[in-house]
Order: sequence, then C-alpha cells, then structure tokens
Amino acid sequence: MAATSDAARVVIAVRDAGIRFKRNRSSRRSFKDLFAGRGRRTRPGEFWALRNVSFEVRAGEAIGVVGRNGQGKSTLLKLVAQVVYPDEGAVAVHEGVAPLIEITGGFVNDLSVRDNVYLTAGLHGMTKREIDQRFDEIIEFAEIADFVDTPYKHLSSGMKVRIAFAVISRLEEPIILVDEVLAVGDKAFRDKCYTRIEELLAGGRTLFFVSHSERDLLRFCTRGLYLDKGALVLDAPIQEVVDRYNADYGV
Ligand SMILES: Nc1ncnc2c1ncn2[C@@H]1O[C@H](COP(=O)(O)OP(=O)(O)OP(=O)(O)O)[C@@H](O)[C@H]1O
Repeated sequence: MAATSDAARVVIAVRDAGIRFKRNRSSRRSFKDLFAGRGRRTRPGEFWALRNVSFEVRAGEAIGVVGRNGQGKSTLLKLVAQVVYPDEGAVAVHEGVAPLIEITGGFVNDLSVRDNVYLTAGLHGMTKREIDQRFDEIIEFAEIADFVDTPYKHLSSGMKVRIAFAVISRLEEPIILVDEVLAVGDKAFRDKCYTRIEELLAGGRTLFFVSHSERDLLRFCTRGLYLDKGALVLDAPIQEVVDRYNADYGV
C-alpha cells in the first residue's frame, strides 16, 4: 500500500489543548473560594483534567497512552474522538475515527444487538448493504449469535465489549481508539482482539491504545504518551515511556 507517502502525513494535531471539568455537580462555592484571589483561571470547583497538551500523530503510528488512574488518558482519547472539545487550544483530526472508549461503545441500551450494529456502522458511513455483508462475521467474532435480538442493556459487561469491539474493528475508519475496556473480556476473547488489532496495524491504521499492561503496550505500540496530573510529561518511544513510568510509580 501507500506506506511511504502515508508515513509523513499528520492525521492528528493537538495544540496546547486543555479541558476543564467540574469536580462535583453542584459545584457550590466554598468559604475558601470566596477569598481566593482574582484572576483564577478556573472557576470554583473546576479543575484542568488536561492542560498544555501538544503532539502530532502521523498515519500508521501506534501510540500507547500511560499514566495512573485519573490522569487524563480517557479524556485524551475523547478529545481525539471529538466527543469532547477542548476549553483551550485546538484538536484537529483529519481522518475518521473508530472509538472503543467506553464499555457501551456508544451503543443504545434499549435497542437490540442487531439494531445497534446497523446504527453504529451506519453512523460511520457504511451502507445497509455493506453492513448486511459483514453482519454475520461481526456476530461470529463476538460469539453472541444467541443474543442478536436481545436488548443491548441485557448483555453482560463482557458481551457488551465483545460486540462493541467486533463492530468498531470492522469499520473502515483509519484511526482506531481502544481504551482499557478490553480488560473486561475473557482471555480467549482478548487474544482474538489483539490479533485483530495487529491485523489493523499491518493494514496501516493509526492506533491509540490505553492500557495498564506493560506487555500489551510493548506488543502494539511504537510510541508512548505519558500523562501525569493532566500534563503530557513524556512523548517518546514506548520502551522509554514505560521505563520512565515504572521509575516514577513502578513497584
Ligand atoms: N465528564 C466529567 N466530568 C467531571 N470530571 C471528569 C469527567 N470525565 C473525567 N473527569 C475527571 O477527569 C480526570 C481524568 O479522568 P480520565 O478518565 O481521563 O482518567 P484516566 O487517566 O483515563 O483514568 P483511569 O486509568 O482510571 O481510566 C479524573 O479526575 C476524572 O474524575
């Protein structure tokens, strides 16, 4: 394929991106807030989940995102999926994205598995005919043939991830985002997913992969992004990123 010309093409550009969340829903002003100095960059109860994050991704790169719990990894994937928008800076994504970033895979609870497959694949640009052609293969991959007409909400967590991964990995979007959700699947299914991810990478797709498993990160990724306290502290080859993370927080 056009691997050489693709190698130089920037498909994602994140510049000084910041995203701010409310710490709690009511977000009432505390006594301390009343006396806080002017010019605060955040309003009371708000915090920056990510700030000053900049990087570029070229077509075909496989990027592992590492960091402790709550450091902004999923938020970063959501920025790339454009399901959240930055409060500061800019995120430009030049190609289509197939995101598996929440256990629900964006599926609708009350719809059957079948309807969800058609809805999700349709939203990503597949025609009904194309979905018809892939439907059996998707269900077979997920191994949930007996549950095709079951409402999605009645599936177990592992089954939800199976069908979501089966659909997402059959889309033709050039960028694939995989959050830790695969950890919910059993070992046999995870192995199948990992083989599929390798096929997608071999086909030139771009991957963002969040994982707490050093083995999986080193298996798939060439480059790592290390997030800590909402900042991108290291953007380097994956081995270097894993070593630094282990040195900072490893046992
Ligand atoms: N919609 C939201 N509203 C408010 N706070 C949020 C929201 N989404 C995420 N956060 C907060 O932003 C911070 C970063 O969360 P994020 O899910 O990106 O972390 P993470 O690095 O993926 O963590 P984990 O390894 O536990 O999955 C956390 O403090 C989290 O509580």
